[in-house]
Amino acid sequence: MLDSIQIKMQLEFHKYQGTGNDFVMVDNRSEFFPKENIQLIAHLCDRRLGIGGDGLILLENDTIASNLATATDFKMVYYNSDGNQSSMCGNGGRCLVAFAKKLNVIENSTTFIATDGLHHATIGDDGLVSLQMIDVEEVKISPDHVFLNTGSPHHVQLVDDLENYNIKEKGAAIRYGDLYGKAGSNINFVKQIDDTTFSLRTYERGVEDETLSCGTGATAVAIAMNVLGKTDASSIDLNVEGGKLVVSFDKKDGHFTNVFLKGPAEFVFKGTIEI
Ligand SMILES: N[C@@H](CCC[C@H](N)C(=O)O)C(=O)O
Repeated sequence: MLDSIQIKMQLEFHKYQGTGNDFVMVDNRSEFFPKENIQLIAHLCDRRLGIGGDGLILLENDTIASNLATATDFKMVYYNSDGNQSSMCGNGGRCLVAFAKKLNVIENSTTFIATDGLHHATIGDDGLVSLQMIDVEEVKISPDHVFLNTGSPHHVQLVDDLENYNIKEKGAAIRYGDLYGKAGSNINFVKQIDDTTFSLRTYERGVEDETLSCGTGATAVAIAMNVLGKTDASSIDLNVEGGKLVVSFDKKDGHFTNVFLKGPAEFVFKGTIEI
């Protein structure tokens, strides 16, 4: 007698990357994807056994907005490479906008919903995707670091020798240390280059390693450096391991609004995998 019969299916995916932060994208408008299967999502993100990615993103219909007056084009559902659903991913959001254009869901301008609320985004003639991030009202300053939430939680710390810094070891020690409890945080290490430019390297929660770029992290670094008085620019260049990002904002009474994260979001390949 058969205990169970496993029915396999072909999953069509697209792979995207934004400054080296890479994602498996799935068009889930027909809601076929088994979202509760954490092991499957982790497997798809595995670089040896699966497709490989820092995360997996589902593009879905925004069923709530379609019943209300709010006009959105789609919904973003983000999972880290450990298979768990998580908070906002800035680079992933930018890549999802490029994916939505490829699917003909949008043209060059969109409003979509993610876990932290509505996001507006545009695709420029140069192909760069500019994504509006949440407003930031609270920035906690400590003697050796800054903490803020830009859609995901971020610890920001200036270090002397960024190039040789052991990001995985030092990042994990802070992420799992006493500061952030069970929820943890993403950890960014930063070096100032000039008045308007900073380099950063990020240890990402849920990937549990350094990634080549983190969009909410770059956003957090730009705002943190302004708050610390390291720059008075409202458009800041960020060098990440996988390329360059620009973060701009308006600042009034210590509140940051009209926060935009801009950079490349590129299609890598597509395929099918049996699941
Ligand atoms: N890579 C992302 C951040 C993804 C979420 C993060 N790992 C978390 O769980 O907090 C980005 O580009 O913002």
